[in-house]
Amino acid sequence: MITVEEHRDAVLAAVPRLPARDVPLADALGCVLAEDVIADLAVPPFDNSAMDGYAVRAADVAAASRESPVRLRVVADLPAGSGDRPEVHPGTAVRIMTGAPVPPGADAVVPVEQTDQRAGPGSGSALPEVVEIRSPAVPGAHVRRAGDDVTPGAVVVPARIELRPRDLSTAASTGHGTLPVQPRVRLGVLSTGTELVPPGAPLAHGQIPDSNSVLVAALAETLGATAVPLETVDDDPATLRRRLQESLGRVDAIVTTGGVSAGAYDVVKEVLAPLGEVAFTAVAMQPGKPQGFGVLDDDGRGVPIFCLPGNPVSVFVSFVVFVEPALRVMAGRGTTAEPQTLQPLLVEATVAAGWRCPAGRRQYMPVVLDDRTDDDGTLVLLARPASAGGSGSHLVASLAEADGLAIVESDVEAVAEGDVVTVMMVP
Ligand SMILES: Nc1nc2c(c(=O)[nH]1)N[C@H]1C(S)=C(S)[C@@H](COP(=O)(O)OP(=O)(O)OC[C@H]3O[C@@H](n4cnc5c(N)ncnc54)[C@H](O)[C@@H]3O)O[C@H]1N2
Ligand code: MOO
Repeated sequence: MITVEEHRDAVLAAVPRLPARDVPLADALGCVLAEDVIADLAVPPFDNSAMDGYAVRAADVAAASRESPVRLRVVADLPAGSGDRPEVHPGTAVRIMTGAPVPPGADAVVPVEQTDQRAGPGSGSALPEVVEIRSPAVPGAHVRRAGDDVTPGAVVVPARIELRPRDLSTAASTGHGTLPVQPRVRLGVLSTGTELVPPGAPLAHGQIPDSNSVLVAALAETLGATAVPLETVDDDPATLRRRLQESLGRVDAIVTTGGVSAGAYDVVKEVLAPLGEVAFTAVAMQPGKPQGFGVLDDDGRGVPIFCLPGNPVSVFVSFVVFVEPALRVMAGRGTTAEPQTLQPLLVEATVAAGWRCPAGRRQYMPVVLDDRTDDDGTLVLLARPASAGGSGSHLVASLAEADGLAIVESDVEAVAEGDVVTVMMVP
């Protein structure tokens, strides 16, 4: 048997970072940005009005008040989006809407509420011949200047961050329709097993619902990858071989579940072991002992394949321990050169109800975390097994209860109430 670290290191050394490419903004959310975003446009791109009202020459209305309003001739109407440039001469005004370009000659905007005109659509929509200005304006009043926020050439989003909704808005407003990113990893999801039927379908004797496909696809999506369902295959080598060949071109990595241990029908091992690209190993962990990993060749492109054991809790543990960091590397989110970028969140917890541990294998025990406040005010995190059945790798239904996986080293035979354990927080 090899250790978890040995297997994980071998996996991480073999998985490639996907090449960066340009994607539309709508597809870039959550992706790692490959290069700085540089503003092509100023924000705002032109001087424009901050208010619905009248563009004026400030000097014309410097003395305006409710008692002695200034009357200006209205020479044009400027809704937002208008490309017109009507000149505002002394004694005139242009009706203007929020966001419309300030016309030449004007240097201030008077909000409609400070005029004799009615605010709002409907009766207020007809363009008046004359507007009465009832309060003064200083130069620049209610004018948003070009470049107030950003000028062209500025770095507006730095490379390497995971793109958030507001980064995409920044990119759009500075002139970008696409961004160079590490693309989402397309993860092929393939369950094997003649006993499997789709979730919700009626079961004949000996059949079980295929929960692994749902689990792996949802984990992939949760971690920012795109799940590509490759459908469930029976324990038939020819079908599996064909399915893998058909699928290789449309995925960046593959997770299979089942068929990797010592059974007479362990189809994944039967098909992939002889090719030599995928190694099948026993890893000193529970659950998740039998593991297959390799890199398949797709016309010179390496497609990592993770062959996880079929037991559902084994799938979950194997995914978070091996597949998740590999996906992080492939998507540019982490690198082995900066190990902290691949570390899960670990917390310490006090055991509230003990359990037994397998000899010679590191245990990953699904646990529920509760908290207790001691008399002195200290907050204590408490861990107890998520399933009354303990750590069996078939105890899939209680996984929903778990907050984390308690990690117990291979030389520990039992964990007792009051012991302190490290818990890996899980998605
Ligand atoms: N003689 C030995 N038998 C087993 C060994 C061993 O070392 N020697 N290892 C055991 C361990 S540990 C594990 S883990 C499993 C792994 O087995 P496989 O990867 O070959 O998986 P299967 O036999 O196909 O399935 C195991 C189990 O999981 C259920 N399963 C499979 N796929 C799904 C799915 N998509 N959704 C829900 N449940 C699934 C399947 O019905 C089995 O009950 O081997 C042990 N045996
Ligand atoms: O290693 Mo298996 O995953 O114990 O059940």
